[in-house]
Amino acid sequence: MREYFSTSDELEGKSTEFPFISYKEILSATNFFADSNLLGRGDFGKVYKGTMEGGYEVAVKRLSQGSGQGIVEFKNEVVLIAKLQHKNLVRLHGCCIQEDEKLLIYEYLPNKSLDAFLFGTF
Ligand SMILES: Nc1ncnc2c1ncn2[C@@H]1O[C@H](COP(=O)(O)OP(=O)(O)OP(=O)(O)O)[C@@H](O)[C@H]1O
Repeated sequence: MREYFSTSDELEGKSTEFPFISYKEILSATNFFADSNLLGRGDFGKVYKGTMEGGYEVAVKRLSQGSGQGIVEFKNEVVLIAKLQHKNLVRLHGCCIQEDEKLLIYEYLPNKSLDAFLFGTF
């Protein structure tokens, strides 16, 4: 059975739930964080492309282990992202915490730059 990470917004009285996705599912989706699946790197750490069971594609953000960010900070970040969910923003599918590993699982966006959308070069 799936567990959910629940957040609530006291101002708007809304609550949002994100599934905890198992580490095993992430390993299988990203082919054990294969270099060939690396999409890029941001402040948070490396981002990998993954294919979940059922075939949907995701972008997995893997928090750098040396970042010093702890579990409390990570959870706060998930709560903040939950509050920012909007139809025009990339969707967060869930998160995963396994010992030192902290992962955020987003919907995969095909690799087109914002310029391409803004200036119609796609
Ligand atoms: N949802 C996604 N779908 C496809 N590729 C993604 C997705 N999210 C991130 N990426 C890829 O991973 C790279 C790093 O993303 P990330 O959001 O971590 O850093 P960033 O865009 O540089 O911003 P920052 O680190 O300042 O938050 C991006 O440049 C992009 O190539």
